[in-house]
Amino acid sequence: MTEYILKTKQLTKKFKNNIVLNHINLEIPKGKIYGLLGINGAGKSTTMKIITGIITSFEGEMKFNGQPWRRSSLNKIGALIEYPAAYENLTAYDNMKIVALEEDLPLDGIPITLNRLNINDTGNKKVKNFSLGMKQRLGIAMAMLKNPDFLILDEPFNGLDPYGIKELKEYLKELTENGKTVMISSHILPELQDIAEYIGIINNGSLVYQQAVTGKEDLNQIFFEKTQEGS
Ligand SMILES: Nc1ncnc2c1ncn2[C@@H]1O[C@H](COP(=O)(O)OP(=O)(O)OP(=O)(O)O)[C@@H](O)[C@H]1O
Repeated sequence: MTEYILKTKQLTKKFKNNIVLNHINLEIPKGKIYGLLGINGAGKSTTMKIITGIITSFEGEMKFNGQPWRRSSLNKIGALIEYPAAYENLTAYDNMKIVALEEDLPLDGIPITLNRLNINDTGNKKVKNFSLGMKQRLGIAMAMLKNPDFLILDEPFNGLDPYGIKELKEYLKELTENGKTVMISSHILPELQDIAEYIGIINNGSLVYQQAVTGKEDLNQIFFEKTQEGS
């Protein structure tokens, strides 16, 4: 039987009278990479902000690991939403140290995590002098420091060169091989096609598709069909 790390039931979000998420039932299986696809403005970031407790007012239910979602669920959820929230005037290490102190984590995890994300050699360089790709990798390192069970990444390939994309994909696959679950959003299908084991497509705030990827389906065609219907 499939176990789910996260399930939402009728998740709905309105900003004033604008319905941005419309009765969404997400089902994210444990130990897999789940790709959330949708065109700009479809509702991907809003969904992720609700799961990560950034947006607290919404309708519907959310279960994490089979239990109602609570703030304490965030101890097991790491996230990088929109922009990496690193201090620009500090080094990678010092940014990681702030996360470690805030979350009461041992400091010896810092070099290991920086090393794993390939940003261990930035020394005294301040984040303001990092490339976008380096900032992105630091943001993921900050999210991974607490060794979460569930990693949520909003558009994680932004700013990465082809080597960075390949490395990140390998890293995410390795995480799931070690039992972690990863949710990634993107508006670019090819970014997800070769790594996502499940795909959810969100269109105009509705979840219009949610399936395991078998490799036989034409995801490109499905994406266009599902995002044109009713848009
Ligand atoms: N704080 C807010 N107040 C009002 N409307 C908002 C707010 N945040 C998001 N929206 C609206 O909600 C809709 C969904 O936005 P969201 O950022 O979730 O989309 P997205 O799929 O992540 O898009 P993108 O790929 O461009 O990041 C958009 O119409 C957006 O304008």
